[in-house]
Amino acid sequence: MKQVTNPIIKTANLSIGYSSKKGINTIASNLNINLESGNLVCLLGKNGIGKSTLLRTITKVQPALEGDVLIDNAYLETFTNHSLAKTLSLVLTERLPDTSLTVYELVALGRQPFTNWIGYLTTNDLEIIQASFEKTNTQHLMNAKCHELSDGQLQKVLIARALAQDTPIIVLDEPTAHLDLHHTINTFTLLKKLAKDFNKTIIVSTHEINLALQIADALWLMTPTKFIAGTTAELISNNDLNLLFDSELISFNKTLKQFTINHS
Ligand SMILES: Nc1ncnc2c1ncn2[C@@H]1O[C@H](COP(=O)(O)OP(=O)(O)OP(=O)(O)O)[C@@H](O)[C@H]1O
Repeated sequence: MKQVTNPIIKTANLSIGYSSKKGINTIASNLNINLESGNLVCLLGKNGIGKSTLLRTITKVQPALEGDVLIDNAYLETFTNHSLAKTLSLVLTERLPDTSLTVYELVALGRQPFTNWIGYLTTNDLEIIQASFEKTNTQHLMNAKCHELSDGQLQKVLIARALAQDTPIIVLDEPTAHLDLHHTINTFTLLKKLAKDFNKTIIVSTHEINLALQIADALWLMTPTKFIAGTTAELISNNDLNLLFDSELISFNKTLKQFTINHS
């Protein structure tokens, strides 16, 4: 991976995991990440390897066990909730609690870090909200109630809310988990466009490996033994992708640049 001189996200000797009365459960340690802004990063790894734990740690949803996270050269712990909300937005896949909010109201909530205490929306706020609907192609859903949306529609609307929040960094945890192939590709294409055209730094965890290999500017691979960051070409040439699964069922095919089933 080429040298990153001014990373927007940096981790130094970061350990992630859980600490409870029973003890400390370290999920991954010694993570030294340097991420350049304007990149679409896909975070890959098998079920339970620690992708969500990493995303939650670098977004201050849960504390690090050890080490540091820096965003734009500032230590994560120095961010208030308010300043963090202006810096990064988080898109999670969980269904929303039952709410009678309309889609418009939900997306408008993305402006909360910028509005005054009564939530007054300025003309600028309204324009950003409108643009967020347009970029995600969700204008037709504006007046629907959130609980009426399909999983795929909700996912797009949550991305619209993140856009309304207008942060330089957007972090998404498995945003296409419930989407069909068309909507999955549509979502990744949108994320790629946001990174490229608007210089957003986008980190997305996904099990859509073959798609990630084609579209990501950088890949973060979580394997049982190590964390590897690089471009698709670098990871292919270093034979890193076969570390993802210790399975006899599938392997990475260098010619096709895809994982394929091993036929016996
Ligand atoms: N709140 C928690 N307390 C303790 N351990 C947890 C907690 N949440 C997750 N874990 C454990 O941390 C490990 C990593 O989980 P995590 O959800 O980060 O994996 P993941 O890579 O996102 O998995 P998946 O692809 O299945 O979503 C798992 O062993 C899981 O059991």
